[in-house]
Amino acid sequence: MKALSVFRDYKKQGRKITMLTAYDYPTAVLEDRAGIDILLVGDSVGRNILGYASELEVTMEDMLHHVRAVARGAKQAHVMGDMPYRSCDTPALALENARRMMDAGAHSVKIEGEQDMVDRIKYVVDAGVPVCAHIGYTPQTSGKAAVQGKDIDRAKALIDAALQLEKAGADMVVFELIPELLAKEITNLLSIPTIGIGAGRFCDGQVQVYCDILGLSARVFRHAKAYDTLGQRYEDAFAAYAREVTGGTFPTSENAAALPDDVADQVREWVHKTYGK
Ligand SMILES: Nc1nc(=O)c2c([nH]1)NC[C@@H]1CN(c3ccc(C(=O)N[C@@H](CCC(=O)O)C(=O)O)cc3)CN21
Ligand SMILES: CC(C)C(=O)C(=O)O
Ligand SMILES: [Mg+2]
Repeated sequence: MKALSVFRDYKKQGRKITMLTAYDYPTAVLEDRAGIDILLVGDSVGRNILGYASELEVTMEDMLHHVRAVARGAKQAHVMGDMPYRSCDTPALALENARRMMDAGAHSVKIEGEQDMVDRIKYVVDAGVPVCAHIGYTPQTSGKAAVQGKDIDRAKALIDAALQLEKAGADMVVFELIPELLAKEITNLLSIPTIGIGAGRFCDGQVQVYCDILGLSARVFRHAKAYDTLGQRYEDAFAAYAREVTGGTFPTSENAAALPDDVADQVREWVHKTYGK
C-alpha cells in the first residue's frame, strides 16, 4: 500500500493518478489487479448499490461494511473511505468516525467541504489520519448537480478553499464539476495532487464511479465515458439463463455428479422396498 502523501511525487513527476470507486470485494480485486492507484469507497454506494434515493441516507455503518469488503480485496491499491453525511459535524466526531474508517481497513479518508471544513480537516490530519479534501459540487450539501466556479466570485472562493485545505494538511483534493481552466489554475497553485471528476484534462488525476465506466448505470453523464455495456450484457446473460432453465437446456448432465450404475440400482431397490414405489 502507498501512503496518500506519496502521490505528491506522482504530481511532481507528471505521472497521472488513477482513482476509481469500489464497493465490494470482487470489484476491488479486479481494480487492484488492473493497477488502479486508489480505490475510493464512495458514499455513491448509496445510490449506485444500495438503491437509496440520495447520498443523505448513507450511514457510517453502511460505509464501514463496504470499506471492509474492499480492504479485503485490495493488495496493492490505496483504499480511501468517503466520510458520509453528518459524520463530520464537529472536529471530535470527524476524528472518531475517521478512526472507525481506518480501523475498517481504509488508508485515508475523503471529506467533502470548503472553507467550512478547514478546522475539522486540520483536526483529523493533526491526529494522524491522512485526508483527501473534496470541493466544487459536493453532493452531501450542494443539492442539484451543477458546475461550480463559472463566475469570478465562486472561482475565487474555490481557489481560496483549495489553498486553505492544503495549508490545513490535506494530502490531496478532489474537484467535482468545475471548469477545466479553473481546475488547471488551482492545480498549478497547489503542491498536493488534484483529482478531477468533470473537472477536465489538467488535474493531476481522475476519479470515476466504476458503474459508469462499465456501462452499468442508467445513463452516461457528461463527465463520464462508458468503456463497456455491462448493464446490457448482464441483462442478456440473466435472460439467457432464465430461458435455458425454463426450456430445460440448463443444467445438463455435465453440470452435476453421476451416480455409479451399481449404486443407482441399489438406491432404486431400497426406495422400492422402503416406500413401495
Ligand atoms: N453513478 C454515479 N456517477 C457519478 O459520477 C457520481 C455518482 N454516481 N454519485 C456521486 C457523484 C454525483 N455526481 C454527479 C451527479 C450528477 C451529475 C449531472 O447531473 N451531470 C449533468 C451535467 C451537469 C452540468 O454539466 O451542469 C449531466 O447531464 O451529465 C454530475 C455528477 C458525480 N458522482
Ligand atoms: C464521485 C466521487 C468523488 C465520490 O465522492 C463518490 O463516489 O462518492
Ligand atoms: Mg462521495
